[in-house]
Amino acid sequence: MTDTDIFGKQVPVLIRNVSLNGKIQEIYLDGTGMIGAVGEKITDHDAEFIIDGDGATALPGMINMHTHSPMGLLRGYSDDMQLFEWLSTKIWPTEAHLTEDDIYWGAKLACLEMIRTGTTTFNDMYFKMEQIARAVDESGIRACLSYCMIDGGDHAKFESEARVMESTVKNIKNMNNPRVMPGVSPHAVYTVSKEGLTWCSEFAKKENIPLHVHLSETEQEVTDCVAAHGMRPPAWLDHCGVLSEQCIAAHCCWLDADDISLLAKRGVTAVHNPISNMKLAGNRALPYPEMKAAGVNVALGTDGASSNNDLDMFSEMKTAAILQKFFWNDPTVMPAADALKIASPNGANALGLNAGVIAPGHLADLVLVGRNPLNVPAFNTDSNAVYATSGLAVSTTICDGVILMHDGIIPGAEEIMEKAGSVAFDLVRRATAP
Ligand SMILES: C[C@H]1O[C@@H](n2cnc3c(N)ncnc32)[C@H](O)[C@@H]1O
Ligand SMILES: [Zn+2]
Repeated sequence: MTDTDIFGKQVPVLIRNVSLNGKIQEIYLDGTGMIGAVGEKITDHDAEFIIDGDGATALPGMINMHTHSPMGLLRGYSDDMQLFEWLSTKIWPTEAHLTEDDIYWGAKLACLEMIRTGTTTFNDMYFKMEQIARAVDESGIRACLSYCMIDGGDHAKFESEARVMESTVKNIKNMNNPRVMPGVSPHAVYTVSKEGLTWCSEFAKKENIPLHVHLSETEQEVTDCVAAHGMRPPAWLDHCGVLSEQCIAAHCCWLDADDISLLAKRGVTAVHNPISNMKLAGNRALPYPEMKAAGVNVALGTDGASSNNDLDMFSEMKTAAILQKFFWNDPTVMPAADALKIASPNGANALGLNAGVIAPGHLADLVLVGRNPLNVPAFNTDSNAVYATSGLAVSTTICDGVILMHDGIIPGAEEIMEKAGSVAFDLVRRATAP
């Protein structure tokens, strides 16, 4: 039975008897949201709680670098379609009916799912971000939240979208919660005008915050961009000033050698979304071997839960590693250590967070994978974490030094599932009413 006092507080905690980097160690959280010490025996501490890990594996919390958190409301609503048809006939018409309450409960469900499956930070692109910010604030996890601009080439729409972008960033900054960070997001080259892309890049620079965009997800996107602008999508984004170290580009499937060198030169972070790409059959995998060789920072994301259909970064790591091997016909591509790197520290780098590493002086964002049949034997805990673990094997999730889940228990989980399930049915009923 878990002591309910353990949840929701930033107090000193000692975690004993966990496997970290292949050794049984102790981890001390200093009560200010940071890791205070790591070692075989920590004696100098003021712990208010002591957690016995019972041999659990400790890992940095997963960082989901591309998602649309409220889309869990549409999990299983529409599957097995072509990307553009899926967006234009199913997803966008339903999203047009989303209320603030829907977005809030969708984001609450996503935060719950992420805490349950070991994610402590996510990079989100959606609408009505203040509602998502409220859910993130209450849930205790960390997020970078970007309003998604879609202007469809219409100047008046661009103007109104730019005003929403400005107020969203202002409102999120005004929350003064270091766990809730604002970003800027033009949806993609096929949905945002040149003026929209240029404005977003200038605004992100002025505010000094990340810019989150979809890039080269399908072959159609590339051929249409070349037909419209005489340039492939990365060159077109660069022409509009979008590519920089602040830029986080999701998908990056259809890239050629010039595209890769351009992304490397500009310091862009590319996000691999293997499950969504395979489910929507984009027919290309992010060119990880070439991108790694070129020095591109590659991170990992699930995409929304209506094209995945979950937010489990452990299954995403496994899929990334096995897709890369299969697609490039080379089992040495993306070893387990690389999968762990793209799933946490590389995302932390892109967001400018001192996270992704369990060491003193880093943010206390970490998870424990409890002892279970999948981590026996422990020849190689990295290998087990990537190739033999599901997010549901995570037993404890800690973000900012606060325990959000312990022994699989998350206070308030039942109410969130109940409410999110009912708003989802109500949304689809409204959206499909004659
Ligand atoms: C933020 C916006 O992005 C849309 N969206 C969700 N999944 C994808 C995808 N794979 N590619 C492009 N857009 C997507 C959402 O449905 C929302 O409209
Ligand atoms: Zn996406």
